[in-house]
Amino acid sequence: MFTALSNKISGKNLKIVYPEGTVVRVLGAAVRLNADNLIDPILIGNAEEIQSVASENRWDLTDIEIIDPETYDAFEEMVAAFVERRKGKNTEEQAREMLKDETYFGTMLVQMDLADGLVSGAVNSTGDTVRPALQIIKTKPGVKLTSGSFLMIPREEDGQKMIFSDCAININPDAQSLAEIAVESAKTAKMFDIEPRVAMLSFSTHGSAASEEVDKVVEATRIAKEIAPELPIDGELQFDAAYAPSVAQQKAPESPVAGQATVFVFPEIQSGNIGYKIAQRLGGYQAVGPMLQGLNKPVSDLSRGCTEEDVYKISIITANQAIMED
Ligand SMILES: CC(C)(COP(=O)(O)OP(=O)(O)OC[C@H]1O[C@@H](n2cnc3c(N)ncnc32)[C@H](O)[C@@H]1OP(=O)(O)O)[C@@H](O)C(=O)NCCC(=O)NCCS
Ligand SMILES: CC(=O)OP(=O)(O)O
Repeated sequence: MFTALSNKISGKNLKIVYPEGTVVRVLGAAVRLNADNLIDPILIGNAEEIQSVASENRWDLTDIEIIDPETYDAFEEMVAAFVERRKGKNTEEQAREMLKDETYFGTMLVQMDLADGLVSGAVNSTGDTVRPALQIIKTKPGVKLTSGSFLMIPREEDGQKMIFSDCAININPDAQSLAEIAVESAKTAKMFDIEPRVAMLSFSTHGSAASEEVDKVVEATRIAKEIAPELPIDGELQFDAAYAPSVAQQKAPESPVAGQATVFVFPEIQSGNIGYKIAQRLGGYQAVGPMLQGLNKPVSDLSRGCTEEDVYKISIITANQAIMED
């Protein structure tokens, strides 16, 4: 999978911004991606500090661009573009202050087409990583909200890869938002050649329990079917009914999705975030993400628990998003 994605971006000199230029895991991944001719990294931060981390690790940064917001020649142009984009929500003075922050600065490089995408979140929280993208890059036409999905890769080479959503952004989405998350997650699955079969998760399967929480998932399933009638989608389903064919046979025998789901949509962020971390830490799945869905330009978050390999992989995905047609 990653060989195919790497081939698509190889030699294309796509520029990915790393606002966390001094973080060893990030710098290591950027150096490898550059050496592998996959990405032209732009590291944000103080050049001496970045260089010092590189030297400690014996990494050569000769071919890698470093930009320090404090000494950036076109800073005032960026301030003007930011104020224009924020349409009265931030003053020039506020913009000057905000753009000293590496994430705001890096996000503006993407917005101004000076870079193709951004990867951050190895030390910054998700809120601080995604807020600039939500404010500046914003959602694509026809998409109301951004959500965060994970590509879940099993240990076995030929095991089924899956998408888990929303594990990162929307704290308690209503039925309409949940339906949109489901439809966007199905699009994300296709990027990895995963045939989307979408399970709308709950603690109930097809009416086995009654509550407001279940009603929300049932309504979201109805709306998602309306938005994307061609998409195999079913809910409400418990995780075992969605995942295990034997349980599906018992709990939802007529379902086109149960027992063979590939896209798992959690009812709210608590279950989504906890769920992906359990699969990662207990189940041994590699969790790549969160990839932000529905944005005008690609920005990817990371978990603060990420490895260098996670940064490497999400960077390849982010660069692919930059050249993907809608
Ligand atoms: C994403 C998050 C940070 C946004 O919260 P916030 O900064 O308080 O957001 P605000 O409501 O002030 O909105 C800021 C901007 O983002 C936009 N926005 C907020 N949520 C959005 C969403 N889901 N999709 C698209 N845009 C969104 C708002 O419209 C607003 O735009 P504007 O400034 O142009 O008007 C917040 O929802 C959050 O903390 N989510 C959970 C993150 C997390 O901790 N995840 C767990 C670890 S992965
Ligand atoms: C995605 C996620 O959970 O991020 P973090 O672990 O940094 O909170």
